[in-house]
Amino acid sequence: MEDLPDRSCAYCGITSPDSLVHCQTCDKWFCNAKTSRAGSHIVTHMVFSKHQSLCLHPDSDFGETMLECYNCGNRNLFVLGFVSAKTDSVVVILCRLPCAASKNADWDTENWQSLVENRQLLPWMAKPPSEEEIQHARPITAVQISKLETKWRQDKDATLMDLDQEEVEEELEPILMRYSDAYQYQRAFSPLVQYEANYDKLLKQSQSLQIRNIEWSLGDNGMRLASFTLPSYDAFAIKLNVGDPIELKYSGPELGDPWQVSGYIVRVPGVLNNYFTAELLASQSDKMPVHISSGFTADLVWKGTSYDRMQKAMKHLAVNSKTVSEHVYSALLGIDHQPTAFPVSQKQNYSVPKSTKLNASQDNAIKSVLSKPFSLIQGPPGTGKTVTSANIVYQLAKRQKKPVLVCAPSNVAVDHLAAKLESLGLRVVRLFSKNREDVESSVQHLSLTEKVKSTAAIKGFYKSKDSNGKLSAADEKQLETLQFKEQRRLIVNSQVVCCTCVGAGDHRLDKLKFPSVLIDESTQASEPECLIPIVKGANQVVLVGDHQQLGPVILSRKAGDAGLKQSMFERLIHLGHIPIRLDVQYRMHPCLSEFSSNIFYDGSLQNGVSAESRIRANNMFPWPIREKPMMFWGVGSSEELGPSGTSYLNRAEAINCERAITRLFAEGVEPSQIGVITPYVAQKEFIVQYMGTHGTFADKSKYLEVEIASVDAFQGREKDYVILSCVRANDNQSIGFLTDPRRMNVALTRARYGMVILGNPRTLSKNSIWSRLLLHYRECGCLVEGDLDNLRLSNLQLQRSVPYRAREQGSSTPTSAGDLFGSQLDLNLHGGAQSWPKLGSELDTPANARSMHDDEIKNLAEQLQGKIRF
Ligand SMILES: Nc1ncnc2c1ncn2[C@@H]1O[C@H](COP(=O)(O)OP(=O)(O)OP(=O)(O)O)[C@@H](O)[C@H]1O
Repeated sequence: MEDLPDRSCAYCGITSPDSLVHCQTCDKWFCNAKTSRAGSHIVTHMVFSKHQSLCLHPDSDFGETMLECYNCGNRNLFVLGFVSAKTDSVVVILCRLPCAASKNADWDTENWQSLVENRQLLPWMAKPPSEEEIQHARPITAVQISKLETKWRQDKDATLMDLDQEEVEEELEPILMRYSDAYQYQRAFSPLVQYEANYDKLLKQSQSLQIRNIEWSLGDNGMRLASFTLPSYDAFAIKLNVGDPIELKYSGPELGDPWQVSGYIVRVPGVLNNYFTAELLASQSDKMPVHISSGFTADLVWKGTSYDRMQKAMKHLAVNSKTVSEHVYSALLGIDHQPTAFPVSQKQNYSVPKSTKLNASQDNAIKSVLSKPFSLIQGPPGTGKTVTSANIVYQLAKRQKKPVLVCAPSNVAVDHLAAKLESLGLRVVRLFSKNREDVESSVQHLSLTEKVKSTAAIKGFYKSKDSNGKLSAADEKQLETLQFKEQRRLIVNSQVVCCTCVGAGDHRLDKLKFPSVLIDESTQASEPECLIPIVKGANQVVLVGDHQQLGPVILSRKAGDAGLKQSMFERLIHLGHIPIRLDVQYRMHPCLSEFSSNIFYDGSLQNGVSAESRIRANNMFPWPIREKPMMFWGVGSSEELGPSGTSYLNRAEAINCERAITRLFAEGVEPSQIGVITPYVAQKEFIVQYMGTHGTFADKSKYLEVEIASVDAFQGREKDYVILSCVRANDNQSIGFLTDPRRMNVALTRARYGMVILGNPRTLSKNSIWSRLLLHYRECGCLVEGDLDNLRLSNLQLQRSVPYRAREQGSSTPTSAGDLFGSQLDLNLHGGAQSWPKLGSELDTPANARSMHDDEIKNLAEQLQGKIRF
């Protein structure tokens, strides 16, 4: 079965020269057969392996030809397209940016067309094999392909035969809503956590990322730092966070032997730079290839700590139900129990002196929380969740001797809350994980490690370490004991301990009890993650969040669908818990909050800011209605695949984005006040490149300072002006990530002063909630099209679709990593064909794919033969 000629598709064995192309990176051949909706074999391979350059078969119509940009030589298949000559009947291959984006006297660059269409190479480049050829080809499933690609990373000669055919697909039981005891709870969640851990491991270990432009330096602590960009890193397919371990490798010609070193990420790309920085586990004296700056790869290293801690928390609750109070236990599991009430004073206002004066809903929330063992607070965007949480913690801390445990799933949220708590005058300790200790943080001074270092008992040891280089073995031991003692003392004497949910499982908190726990942004944590701080002795739990905004990020669709994507907050709401809702928003111009309020919050969201206070004095931006700083700027463009082959971009939207930003700059708006939200990483990159090359504002550096990020990255944040580039524009009405109403809710509620939505109304209107949005903008007189200086109302026919009902749909839409930045391969290696690599959250159907008949292809190939300039 494996006895195939060298030049045959490494997946299916097809040998026809017209259909085969050669991957220049791995020296394998692939055909252009599209047997699944994920893409043709060659495109699937390029996407999976992140390989980029291709050569046509020597016996094909065009002969052995490297696909590259005629102008600059760029060989990334996903940025290549062709344009025709203006006068002659020849075509040329050019890259999308910069070569095809500049006007050219000879070439019709305005009609550039990508070489990949519908995730298949254009048929005149490599012919799709005939039905008959496909039938006779070696059968290979999507799961086998994904396993084979993973195997090739370790063994480039692996074949289908090497895959374990016996492996049985694991079934996952969906979670329950109620549990009779914590054992049953553990039995439901534990396999899901395990599955997610395995999936994450496989995903990380299958990634070897090409590094570009490595820069070497030394950190303040004498450790080697390497800063680099990862051009093939699909930024949001796999999360690479601060603290994550990596292996840096080099096996190029400039060193005799392959070289590698371990390290961990200490900085990730920010608004102004594209660099990752890794601290390497090598000191100044170690020999490093600092004279080499290219040819390195970074392997991601999987870390199972967070999963281990979730498992441990579930086990802890199962074997020791008394670790939490009876009320908390019953509330968690959905067991009926007598409600209990803690005594609270009837005082009217809980505002802390000299801090924000609380509104009635915030004040009621605090009163209610203090009297109950288990509370949920739902805070729609900008309603003061953080302010309210801080005030709750303040009241709890004043009432009890033991510190309050304050957690959130993300470090950013924990830092934010820790700073707020400190500003209220509380004694706060911030517990960072070991890998984050060296990472810059706004609350570094609250760090447990920093505080311990500055205690009188410890200081001397560090001084001596600094002057002598190291401590004696006996001193090291003594320091360790003293550090432990000081840590305990500081924690016990604090009023608040702040850490991430996973951080609450840190050994430094072992054996300590925290009767009160508040979890901010709890709707972004998975249920087992939330459990970690709760099992540390809780008798009073407060979950703060909003289940109408984005939920936890679960990598495996299968584990997510079995229930892991549902937060504890959401399950408890399904069980009948009524959340206390904060109902006054202080962020948006009232016209910007209206749609979200009506669709997601039963129209209950009130405005704590007036329209006047959200209109800038010299408001000259061409809003269709002057008093309403919002518009849906319809663009009848189409989407394209981005450079990684896994993400989309939309050139026309990028152009309009630049125009809107330039206009805001001209009005004196600063870059830091503007945010561009786009679900696709390819669009982000394209906008950055486009503004850099084509931006018309005199000071081009300003464009670089505008933050462009995914919806997910903007959750919990705000900007004065937001431009949302929807990107998806196709005839199939696939809108990918945009189908998630919660993601839409987040995207629409970030702007304070003005919002511009760039999208294709025709594509978007086929989705019920987007259709509602379009109708809303039309009813407000803000659905427009045309030039920014000459906008006109769009008269596109919009369908009145089935009304969207937030409570029915909002919580059930998938929120997997596959939706993040909408660009990802959902590499569900155990998931069967439906979860095969896909773009966004929807797949194009074959019925919609444009197909060409064989003779048409032949004609076209013949016509083009000899007329293409490679
Ligand atoms: N009672 C209040 N009076 C006046 N301003 C308030 C009040 N409560 C909150 N704010 C202001 O509203 C803004 C949003 O508050 P906060 O960041 O706590 O909201 P949030 O609910 O956490 O937002 P998000 O949904 O984005 O997470 C802040 O500028 C805050 O100072």
